[in-house]
Amino acid sequence: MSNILEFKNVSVTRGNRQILKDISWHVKAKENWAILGLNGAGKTTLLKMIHGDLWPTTGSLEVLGGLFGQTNIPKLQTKIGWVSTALQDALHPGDIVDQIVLSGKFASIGVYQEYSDQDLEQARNILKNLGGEKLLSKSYAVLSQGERQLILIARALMAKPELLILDEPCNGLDLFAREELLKRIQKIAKSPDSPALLLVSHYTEEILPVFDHLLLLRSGEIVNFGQTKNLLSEKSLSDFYQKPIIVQKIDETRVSVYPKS
Ligand SMILES: Nc1ncnc2c1ncn2[C@@H]1O[C@H](COP(=O)(O)OP(=O)(O)OP(=O)(O)O)[C@@H](O)[C@H]1O
Repeated sequence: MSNILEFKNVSVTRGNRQILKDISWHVKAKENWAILGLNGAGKTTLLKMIHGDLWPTTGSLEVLGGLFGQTNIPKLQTKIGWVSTALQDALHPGDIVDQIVLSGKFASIGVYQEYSDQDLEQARNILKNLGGEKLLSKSYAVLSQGERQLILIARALMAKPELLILDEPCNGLDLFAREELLKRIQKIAKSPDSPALLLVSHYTEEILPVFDHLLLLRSGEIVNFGQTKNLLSEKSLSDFYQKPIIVQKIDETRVSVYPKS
């Protein structure tokens, strides 16, 4: 099987500014990656490129075996799920949860296409498997932020993606809602038919053990990548942030990090 992602010397330039610089990185099947980077590091630009919304200015990029320039981008996009709070704003608040999950099958906002009872059943089952049974039949407008994120994940899974991008999925969640959502994400990752997961976050606490690989992005450049357990150290993170960092263990695998005062 080909790699999930294959970046070879990819750069993106806007005006006279290089937003991404000489990115060479690959993601193999069965790997789940987290990406850390300060504001403006180029994470969103990287994700947009993976989703085919933006093309490399130079270099070559292969996503799910499709080489940019040769592959059909709309078809590729059907294989990629993208969960972000930005998508929440695009949804119709009055829509019923079941329909929102179902709309993932058609990658549409709202359901205008014909669908079968089986499709609807599948949408409901996905949400149930994620622990969202009590949300069925509710209006999206009444849901909490954490519940909304869960619906977006269920919606993304409806299209059976091969790659699921989680773009700051815990944004705006309280402490407990965040743990709840992380548990669901962990469950997805552990299921045998899980898509490859790509998580963007500002917080190391959100990097669950299933995110076995980590990419450190600074000012459009890769500073380091590799196994998460090797990179979440004070030395590696202080080098990355270019400031002294304290790493505090939460448990065997998760850590919190703070700037040393
Ligand atoms: N179309 C564009 N034209 C010019 N500059 C751009 C364009 N798109 C992004 N940038 C700049 O590129 C840099 C990287 O932006 P990007 O949104 O990818 O960062 P990010 O890591 O996602 O940041 P954040 O964590 O704040 O969301 C920023 O400085 C941004 O202003």
